[in-house]
Formats: sequence, structure tokens, C-alpha cells
Amino acid sequence: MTTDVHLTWHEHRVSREDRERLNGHRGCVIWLTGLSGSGKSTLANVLDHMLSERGIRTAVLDGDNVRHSLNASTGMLRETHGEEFAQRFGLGFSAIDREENIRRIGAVAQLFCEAGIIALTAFISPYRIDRRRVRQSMREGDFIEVFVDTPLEVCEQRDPKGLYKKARAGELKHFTGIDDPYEVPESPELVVKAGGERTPEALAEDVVAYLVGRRILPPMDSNPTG
Ligand SMILES: Nc1ncnc2c1ncn2[C@@H]1O[C@H](COP(=O)(O)OS(=O)(=O)O)[C@@H](OP(=O)(O)O)[C@H]1O
Ligand SMILES: Nc1ncnc2c1ncn2[C@@H]1O[C@H](COP(=O)(O)OP(=O)(O)O)[C@@H](O)[C@H]1O
Repeated sequence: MTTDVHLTWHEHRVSREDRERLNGHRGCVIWLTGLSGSGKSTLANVLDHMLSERGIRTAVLDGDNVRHSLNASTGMLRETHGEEFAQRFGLGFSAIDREENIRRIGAVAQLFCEAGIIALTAFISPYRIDRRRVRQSMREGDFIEVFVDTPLEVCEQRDPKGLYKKARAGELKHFTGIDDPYEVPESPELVVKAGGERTPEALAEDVVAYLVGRRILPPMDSNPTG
């Protein structure tokens, strides 16, 4: 593939299939989407642990962590790189900044997927179009959208970081679910109810069962590299 800016796409000698054979399972992206406090990070962590224990290669991309590094905020970059750089590349929570946040994460998740790894992403990703673009950038079947479906009232009651309280008090603007939109997925591969009805471990088992059913993972009593 050649682009209009004189860049050439390089084919690699080790194919995705080679890497998947080495790993003993397919790569994919498990894209967790939901409100702040819905349980995305918790589920990503439990899944990561559960799969790793079973010999599956995984990687976690988590909202708060990525916003400290790859997608650092303006404030963070100002200290390390100066004002001009921070203004150009720092990301906040406007619609366009969220779009760029999700675009970059989608690209990184895709790299993991192509390396035969199961990428677990935990981002609010409130806009359907941003999630759809990531889906469309990948091979059919690689993007598994999981809606972490927890009612706003429950998220707000949990409020582990006190952000809902700040948003209600008007101290934090454009907070998802309060004065910024969350567009519920129209046809996600999976919906998990994380409002307290079931434990994160039970929800993770549902996701694993889905992956086995789709033959992304081998049956769980077999050794993936054996
Ligand atoms: N305005 C506003 N709206 C929503 N969330 C906010 C906001 N400001 C800060 N935070 C904190 O940032 C975390 C969400 O970051 P994400 O990268 O997942 O957001 S997004 O996908 O770009 O919408 C989110 O973390 P989680 O609670 O883990 O979802 C919040 O802690
Ligand atoms: N399935 C669940 N049942 C009950 N509480 C949960 C569940 N999943 C997460 N929680 C709790 O909800 C809070 C927010 O979870 P977190 O994973 O940080 O959400 P998010 O990453 O979506 O912001 C945490 O206190 C966590 O312990």
C-alpha cells in the first residue's frame, strides 16, 4: 500500500498466522465501552489475569494509564515539552480529543492483534462513530465490542474518583453521562451487566466462553501451546 505522502507500507516476513501459531490462539481486540465507573478496568484486569493463568497472551490498554502516556493531557505535556507542544498534542475530553484518543488506541490495539495477542481495552469511547472507525480499520471478526452496561445511577453512586460529584457541582465540565453524551452500542458482540448483579469473575467467564465459542481461544481445558 502506498500513501499520498511518499510513504511505503512494508510487508513483514513473520506473518500474523505465524505469530498466532506460536501463541496457540488467535489475536483480537476486546473493546470494553461504558460509563466512567461502569466496571471496564475491573473486568479488563480480571480477564487479563484469567487468560494469562491459562497461557493466553494478553495486553491491557486502560483509559487512565494511556492518558498518562501515549495520550497525555495538555497539562502533563506542558511540564515536560512546553506550551506549544502541549497545545498541539495534549488530549482532553472534547469530542475531537476523544476521537483522537480512540483513534490512537485503536491503532495500538490493532498492532497487538496483528501480533497474535488479545488486546483488552477499557475506554469510555462514548461515540459510535469513533468505535465504528476502529472496527472498520480491522479485519472482519477482530473487533469484539463489549458494552459494560451499568446504569448511570449505579456509576454515580460508586463514584470511586469523586468525579460525578464534581460534575454535578459544575466543577468538572463535559463529564460523560452528566453534561456530555454516551452513545449506547447498537449491536455489540456482547453486553455484560456490571451493575452488581454478578461478580467481575462471572462476567469474565462469559467473555471467555464467547471467545471459545468463536474459536478465538481453544477449549479452556487444552494447553494453547501444546
Ligand atoms: N470529562 C470527562 N468525561 C469522562 N471521563 C473523564 C472526564 N474527565 C476526566 N475523566 C477521567 O478519564 C477517564 C476516561 O478516559 P477515556 O480515555 O476512557 O475517555 S474517552 O474514551 O476518551 O471518552 C475516566 O476514567 P474511568 O472512570 O476509568 O472511565 C475518568 O476518570
Ligand atoms: N461487576 C461488578 N460488581 C460490583 N462492583 C463492581 C463490578 N465491577 C466493578 N465494580 C466496582 O465499580 C467501581 C468502578 O469500577 P472500574 O472498573 O474502575 O470502572 P471504570 O473502569 O469503568 O471506570 C470499582 O469500585 C469496582 O470495584
